[in-house]
Amino acid sequence: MNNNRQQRHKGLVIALHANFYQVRLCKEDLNEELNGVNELLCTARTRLSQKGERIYVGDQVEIEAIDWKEKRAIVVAIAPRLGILKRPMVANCTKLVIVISLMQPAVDANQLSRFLLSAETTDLPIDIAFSKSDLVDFSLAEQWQKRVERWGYNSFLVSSLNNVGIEQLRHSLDDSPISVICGPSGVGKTSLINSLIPSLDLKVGAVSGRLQRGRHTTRHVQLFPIGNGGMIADTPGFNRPTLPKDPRKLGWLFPEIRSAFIEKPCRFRNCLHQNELGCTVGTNWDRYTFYTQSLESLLSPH
Ligand SMILES: Nc1nc2c(ncn2[C@@H]2O[C@H](COP(=O)(O)OP(=O)(O)OP(=O)(O)O)[C@@H](O)[C@H]2O)c(=O)[nH]1
Ligand SMILES: [Zn+2]
Repeated sequence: MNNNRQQRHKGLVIALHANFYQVRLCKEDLNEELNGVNELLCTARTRLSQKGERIYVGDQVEIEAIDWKEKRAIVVAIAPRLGILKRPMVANCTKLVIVISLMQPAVDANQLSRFLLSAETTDLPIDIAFSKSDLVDFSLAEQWQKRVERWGYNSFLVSSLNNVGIEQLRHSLDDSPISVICGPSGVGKTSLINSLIPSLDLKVGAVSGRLQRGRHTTRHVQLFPIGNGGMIADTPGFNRPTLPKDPRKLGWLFPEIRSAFIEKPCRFRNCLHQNELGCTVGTNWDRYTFYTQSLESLLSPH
């Protein structure tokens, strides 16, 4: 038996496969002589499963009983979480990047806003990546950047085809241990992840033989290292916005309203910013109509 077997190691759950957890060993642990093994397929210790403790992608875990040869181990503890993203289920997420294509399909301001609202309910920092920048004039791309800046968002112009803006996007994720990419279907999320991680196919290929799982055949969440110490999640879904039930909370999901309100609060605490007396948010802002429509859908749900 390998004498490393009883040692505890720390790792990050990067994917779930039926009853197995794919765990990537922590960087410090990787410095040890581990025969080049950096990922293990783990089961959960019975006591953990009995207590009903679920393990999510993004969880920091401790593992024991490591079999380096078979690349197997047992998860014995889960570190306290910063939080859990619901759709997709990712623990300890630190940033959301919403990908929206400038063309094919063209940007739809309301669709983008629905994604932003959904993202805002998580309380995480949000950036926008305008993809397929190779398909439009720079001036149009720039207009969109300026527009969302007025909404309160930082954005990037990227093209996976021409490898434009990829390094800037990567750099923006430097301080985020776990970033989640989301956005509508077909905007180029997968292409973007491939651009961020040129070696991805190689790495994924290495595990897929063992797990009988190809990158494009799975719709489960998986975390990939993006070369700055951080991880990025490729996510399915996240298409329908989750609005708060309380209409009075809707305003907090709009940075424009937040900043107006913080500068000078409306006269009434329960102001819905619909031109009421003493409202400091006003009606003269780009997403006012979108805000009003979202509010109406909350006030009179079907
Ligand atoms: N011109 C251009 N096309 C792109 C770019 N990125 C992706 N595409 C194309 O857009 C289409 C969709 O790309 P994907 O990367 O599969 O998009 P996705 O967002 O992952 O799509 P789903 O998996 O359906 O969610 C493909 O035909 C890509 O070749 C880009 O930067 N420029
Ligand atoms: Zn108001």
